[in-house]
Amino acid sequence: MPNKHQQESADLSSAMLPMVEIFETVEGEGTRAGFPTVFVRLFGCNLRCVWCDTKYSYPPAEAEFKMSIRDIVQQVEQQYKSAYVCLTGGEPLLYGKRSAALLQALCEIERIRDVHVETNGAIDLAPFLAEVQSEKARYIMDYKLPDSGENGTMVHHNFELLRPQDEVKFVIASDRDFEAAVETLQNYPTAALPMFSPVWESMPPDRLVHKMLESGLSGVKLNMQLHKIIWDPAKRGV
Ligand SMILES: Nc1nc2[nH]cc(C(=O)O)c2c(=O)[nH]1
Ligand code: SF4
Ligand SMILES: [Mg+2]
Repeated sequence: MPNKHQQESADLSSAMLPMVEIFETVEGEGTRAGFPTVFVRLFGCNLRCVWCDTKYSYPPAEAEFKMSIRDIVQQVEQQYKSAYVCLTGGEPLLYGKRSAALLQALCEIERIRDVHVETNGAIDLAPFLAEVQSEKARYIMDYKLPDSGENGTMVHHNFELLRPQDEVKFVIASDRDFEAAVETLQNYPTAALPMFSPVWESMPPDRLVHKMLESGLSGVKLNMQLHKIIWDPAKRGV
């Protein structure tokens, strides 16, 4: 007998999701940077960050195509070899039970070791942590700082829900952002690994490293976007 969660996921397997792209490359960010990874990029986002690098993933751009959960899983399973999946967007958790069912189904692929979700900090993670029953599912939560223009949308109770296998990413554009990131970590303790990423145009990486060392942030990891070093930063599908 399938359990309740498997039954629910099975029921949603023909549900459709708006898509941007599915591709395979190396993960450019976070603790799994460098591992061959299949990227599943859903269309749609509830935020509009000033420095967003995936503006093609929400209106006025349109979804490139629609796909059922079953077909997404089949493509990841049959067309690629990577053991890692990055579920991204846009905001991949925008679709509630459909997003949870997709995450659960990707985790159930035998070859897959890890499915990490790039979520934007404006989605309550509690229902996903409750519904998705797999050790393979991990959350990489962005915390949007003031220069993103979206700081007011952050769901702060996510910090206490995140686990040691999860990550919190702060994209830092300015000294003001840096100070806000340090303050946020002090105010909202979390078991997740904190990571600081520089916005290339306004926070040169060496300046960010200097500030991290100066502030004694020994538990924070510098997070550089490998794919923007390897390929043209504007290139898609890498
Ligand atoms: N190589 C590569 N690594 C990534 N990590 C997170 C990405 C994203 O767009 O969410 C991304 C991406 O677009 N490409
Ligand atoms: S949350 Fe991500 S996809 Fe959405 S606007 Fe911000 S950077 Fe872009
Ligand atoms: Mg990207």
